[in-house]
Amino acid sequence: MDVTQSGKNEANSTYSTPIRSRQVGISETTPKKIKPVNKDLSVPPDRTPTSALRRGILKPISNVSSNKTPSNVPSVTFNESKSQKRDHNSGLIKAYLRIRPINSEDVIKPYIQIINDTEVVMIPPKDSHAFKTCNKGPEKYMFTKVFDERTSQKRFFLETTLPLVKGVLEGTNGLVFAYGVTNSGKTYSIQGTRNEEGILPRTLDTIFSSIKNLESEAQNSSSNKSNSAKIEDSDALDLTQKLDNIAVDVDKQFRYAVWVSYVEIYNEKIYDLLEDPGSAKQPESKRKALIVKNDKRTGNKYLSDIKEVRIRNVEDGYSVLKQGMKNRQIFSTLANETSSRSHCIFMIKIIKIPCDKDTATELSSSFVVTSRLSIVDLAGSERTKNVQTTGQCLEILRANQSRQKGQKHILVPYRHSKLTELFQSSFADGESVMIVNINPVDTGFDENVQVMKFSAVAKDVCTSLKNISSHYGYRGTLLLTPVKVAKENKTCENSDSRSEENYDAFINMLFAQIEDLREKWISAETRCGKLKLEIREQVSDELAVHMSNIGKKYMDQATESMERQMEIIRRDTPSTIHSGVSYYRFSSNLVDKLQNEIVELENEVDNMENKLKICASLLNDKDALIEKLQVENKELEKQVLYIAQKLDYVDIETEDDSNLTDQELNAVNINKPSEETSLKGVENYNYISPTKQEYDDRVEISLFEENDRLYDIIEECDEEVKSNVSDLSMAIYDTECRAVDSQKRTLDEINSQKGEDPPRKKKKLRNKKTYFETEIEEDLNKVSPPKMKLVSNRKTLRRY
Ligand SMILES: Nc1ncnc2c1ncn2[C@@H]1O[C@H](COP(=O)(O)OP(=O)(O)OP(=O)(O)O)[C@@H](O)[C@H]1O
Repeated sequence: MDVTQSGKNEANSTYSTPIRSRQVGISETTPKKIKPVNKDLSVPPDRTPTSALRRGILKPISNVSSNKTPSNVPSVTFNESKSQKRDHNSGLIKAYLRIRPINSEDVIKPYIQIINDTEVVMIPPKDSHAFKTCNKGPEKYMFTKVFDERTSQKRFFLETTLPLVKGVLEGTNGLVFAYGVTNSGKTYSIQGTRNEEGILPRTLDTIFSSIKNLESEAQNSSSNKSNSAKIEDSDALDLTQKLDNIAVDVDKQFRYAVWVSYVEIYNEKIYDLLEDPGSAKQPESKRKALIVKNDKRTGNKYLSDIKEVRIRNVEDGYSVLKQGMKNRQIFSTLANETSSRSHCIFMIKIIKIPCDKDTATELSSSFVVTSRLSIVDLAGSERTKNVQTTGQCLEILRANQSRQKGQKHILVPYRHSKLTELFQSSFADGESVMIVNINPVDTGFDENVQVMKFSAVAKDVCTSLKNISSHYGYRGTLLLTPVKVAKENKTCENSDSRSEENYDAFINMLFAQIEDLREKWISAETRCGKLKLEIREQVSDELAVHMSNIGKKYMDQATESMERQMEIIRRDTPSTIHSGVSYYRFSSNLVDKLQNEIVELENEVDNMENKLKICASLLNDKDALIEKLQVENKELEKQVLYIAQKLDYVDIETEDDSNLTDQELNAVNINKPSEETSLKGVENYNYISPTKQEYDDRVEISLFEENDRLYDIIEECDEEVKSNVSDLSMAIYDTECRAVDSQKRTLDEINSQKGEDPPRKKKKLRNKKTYFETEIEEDLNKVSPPKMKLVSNRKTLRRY
């Protein structure tokens, strides 16, 4: 089956809609035929959206007929301008909507419904933002073509990308980008799965099938020698057996070389995915971003230092893809980034080298033609705002294309994002295809609405379909001879330079606006901050005043209540000391003082007791001595009496016993020797009898001597006891006086300090005083008996 060329097959399409006829640039181009090598590429009739509707997979809304635009549904379309109609060289950016199949477990009703092969209706669910805020009804969106969930990968490739592949082999730049929210099927459409290959492997397959036997023999037909990367092909898939080997007609006057490169745009930086991640693994080494440069000769953009790989078959290409994906994973892990937030761009560069008609040898000295097909898997649209910039660019492009004669050309802000900057030439002059992926039951209705609005804009943007050999702008690939380039660009030189000036002015104006807005924003932020600070200070001041008022109020109340209480205490207990605190301190001091005094007194009492003990023992000794002396005295007396009786000349006057106590009398009688005993004793004496006078004298002398001796002893003891007792009495007296004085002083002190004692305290002190007095009295009593005994002894002794 013949397949029509890019954007030019719609005239023969099975589906016709009222809007289709307005798509200038699609229907007016001459159809060309592309031959599949060995497969039938006819579209199965049961895979049309209308058939899907018939089967009830996607239901139309009640008031919408399957192939008619409902009158009450607002549609997002743009009027076709005269200039669009006239411009035979321009085409629209084709926007293909692909609806993902519904998972069997999904029970939610799809919010997108197909009307016909170019129109869908979005019905906002009740929980969506659109429904809640605007209470919007269904909205209609138009696309170049709508592919339902049953569309096969093969059919999708043939109807969307094959024309671009044909174009790139002819020398036209092409751009395919998949756009949609996360999980909508972008990667599925671009890469596909192992058994359901997507656009990319199929593109490679078509290219190699088409240039079979026409491959360039040149070892390195790219000028970018230093950056050609080598890819290991151990992981290569055997795709040739599975893929369809679709081939398109190519110019056999050329030899072809295919180079690929693979980059990602993350956070507005372009990174080479074929760069060896080994160096980036070192923590100190940073991943190097590629720089977008401007080729002054052509005005196109190119990526400086990008790595390109010459591939010779699909497997090579697939290996590069796999290698790049692997590196992307490594880089994102190293940088802790989410790989699905980056745009992945796989670029296929075709270099056409003319060859000699007769010899079929490559004419490398002649000009070569370079073209590029870029296949972009955009990050989830809800994850990056850069896609919005693409939207802006497309909108301005559309506005420019629909401008009336004499109207000013608005400059497109391509430089706003790396994505639009890089594909500036594709948007403006190349052929672009947008694949819009939609998950019809995904919860993100609002995000999907944005996708639809954006893609509806994109669809209406016309791009120039003129052949733009070497226009893509990769410096290393520009192999056109200067003469040819000059020739090619001559016609548009003047307008280009004017447009470049306008463009720069516009960019400068935009930058100035950004700067101005940033300044305004900063000043607004500063003012806001200042205001916040002022308000905060004001509030905190007010709060402080309020708090202090409250505090004062409570303090006053507390003081008042305390004073009242104090007054009550003062009134009820007038004798209480004025200040409870000082009274407490005073009492504590007093108690301490008294306790110290008690300890002192106890020590003194102990001393006295010791002294008394010594005195008592002395007195005991003295009593014993006296008793002994008395006994001896009596014995001597008896002996004297006895001797006198014996001698018979001694008239001894017996002592009158009337003054003697009974005890003393007994002692005398007991000790008086009996007559018998006395005589017996005398008989045994060898005795020289003295004269009576001698005897008397001798007795008297001995008695007196003895008496004197005893008297001396007694006197001595008496003196000693006297002195001890006197000492003791003095000590007791002193102690007593000191104790009384101390108590007196204490009481005086109490009286002087607090005026009148509280009765209880007074009583306590009085008790204490009484206790001391009693103790002293007892001590004194203990001392008294020896005193008395001493007196009696002395009396007894004096009698001698
Ligand atoms: N047309 C389809 N037919 C069958 N399966 C599909 C289709 N589209 C998507 N899928 C499946 O849906 C899942 C999500 O698709 P995919 O990974 O391509 O989404 P994505 O938009 O690329 O997501 P992300 O933005 O996260 O990369 C995958 O399992 C994929 O195989």
